[in-house]
Amino acid sequence: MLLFETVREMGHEQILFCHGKNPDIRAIIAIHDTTLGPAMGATRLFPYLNEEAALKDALRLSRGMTYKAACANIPAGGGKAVIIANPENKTDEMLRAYGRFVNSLNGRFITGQDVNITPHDVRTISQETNFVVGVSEKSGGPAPITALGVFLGIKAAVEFRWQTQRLEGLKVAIQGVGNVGKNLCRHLHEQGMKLYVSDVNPVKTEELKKLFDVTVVNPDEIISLDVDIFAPCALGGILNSHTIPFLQAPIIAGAANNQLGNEQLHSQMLAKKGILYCPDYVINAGGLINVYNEMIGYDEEKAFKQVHNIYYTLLEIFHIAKQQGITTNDAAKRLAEDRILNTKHSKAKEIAA
Ligand SMILES: NC(=O)C1=CN([C@@H]2O[C@H](COP(=O)(O)OP(=O)(O)OC[C@H]3O[C@@H](n4cnc5c(N)ncnc54)[C@H](O)[C@@H]3O)[C@@H](O)[C@H]2O)C=CC1
Ligand SMILES: O=C(O)C(=O)Cc1c[nH]c2ccccc12
Repeated sequence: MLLFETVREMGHEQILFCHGKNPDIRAIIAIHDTTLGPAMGATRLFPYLNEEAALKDALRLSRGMTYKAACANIPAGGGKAVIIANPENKTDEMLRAYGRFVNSLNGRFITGQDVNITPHDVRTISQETNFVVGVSEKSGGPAPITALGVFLGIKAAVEFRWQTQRLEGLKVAIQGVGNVGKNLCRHLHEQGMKLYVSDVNPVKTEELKKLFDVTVVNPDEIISLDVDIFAPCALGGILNSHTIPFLQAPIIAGAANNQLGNEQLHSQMLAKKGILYCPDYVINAGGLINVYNEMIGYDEEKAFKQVHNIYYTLLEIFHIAKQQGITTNDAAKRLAEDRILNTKHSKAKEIAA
C-alpha cells in the first residue's frame, strides 16, 4: 500500500500510529477532515488480520465520519481509531495508554465506544483524557438512538419505495443483533414487522428470542432471504460482488459502517438490481448526533429532533438520486461535499476579511 498516495486519494489530514511495549498497544488514529469542526469518531478494538487491514478500516471509517457529520449538519469533522487487539487480551492498562495517545491530540480528535469497546472501557480511557464522550447516563450511550435513526430510515425507504407509511407485516432481516441491532428489533417489533435475525454469537440471538418473536437464521443465509428490508448491523464490507447477487430485499437500511465493499462499484451494482440503498453514514448518524449533544450539554428533545432529520435527509437523497439518475451513495456524497465546500469558502472569506 502506497501510504501517502492512499492518504492523498482519500483526503486525510493526519494519521497517528500509536505504539507501546509495556503495556503492548498498537492503535491507529485517523483524522480525515476538520473543516466542520474537531474530528469525532468512536474507537474500535478488533483482531485485524494484518496492519494494512487495520489502516484501511481506520481510513474508510474516518472518512465516513466526515460525510456523516456533514449530512447530519453536525459541526464536527471525521475521525476514527482502531486498536489492533483480540478482545480477550484487552486490559485497562492498554486502554489508559490509548487514552494518553488521544490526549496528545489535545481535542483534535474526540472519541468513544465502537465495536468491542464498552462504556466501562470508555470510562477507563477517560482516566487519561477528557476527549471522550458517549458514556454519561444522561445521554444513555449512542446505540439506542442510533437504532432509532435506522428505524426512521426504514420508514423513509418504505415510504419512498412503496408510497406507504404502513410497516405492519413487512419482513426485515437483521444481520447482527448487538447494541444497535437489538434496539432496532424493539422498534420493528412494536410496528408489527416480521423479524429474521442472525448473529455469529448465538448468545445474542438466544437473548433476543426471550424478548421478541423472532426467527433465528444462519449467519450465512441472512443476506439472501426473501424479505422486504435487509438491515446490516454487524461489520462492514457485507455488500460486495459476492453477496449482492444473492440479495432479494428491495431495500437495504442498516447501522453498520462501511457496508459497501467498494463504494462506487457496489452502489452501482445495487442500483442496477433496483435495490434502494440507504447510505450507511446517513442512516446511522444517530450515535454521532447523540454524543455531540452530550458534548455541548445534553438536551434530549433537541437530540431526538436532530435524529428525526435522518428521515427527511434520506427522502431528500432518494429524490436527488432519482431526479439526477445517480446512486443514492453519490447523492449523499454530493450533499456532504457541498456542505463541506461551503464551509471552507465561508472560512476563507472570514480570513480574507
Ligand atoms: N453503536 C453505535 O452507536 C453505532 C454503531 N455503528 C455501527 O453499527 C455496527 C454495529 O454496532 P454495535 O451494535 O454497536 O456493535 P456490537 O459489537 O454491539 O454488535 C455487532 C454484532 O454483530 C455480530 N456480528 C459480527 N459479525 C457478524 C456476522 N458476520 N453475521 C452476523 N452477526 C455478526 C456480533 O456478534 C455482534 O453481536 C458497527 O458496524 C458499528 O460501527 C454505527 C453508528 C453508531
Ligand atoms: O457513527 C459512528 O460510527 C460513531 O463513531 C458514533 C460515535 C459513537 N460514540 C462516539 C464518540 C465520539 C464520537 C463519535 C461517536
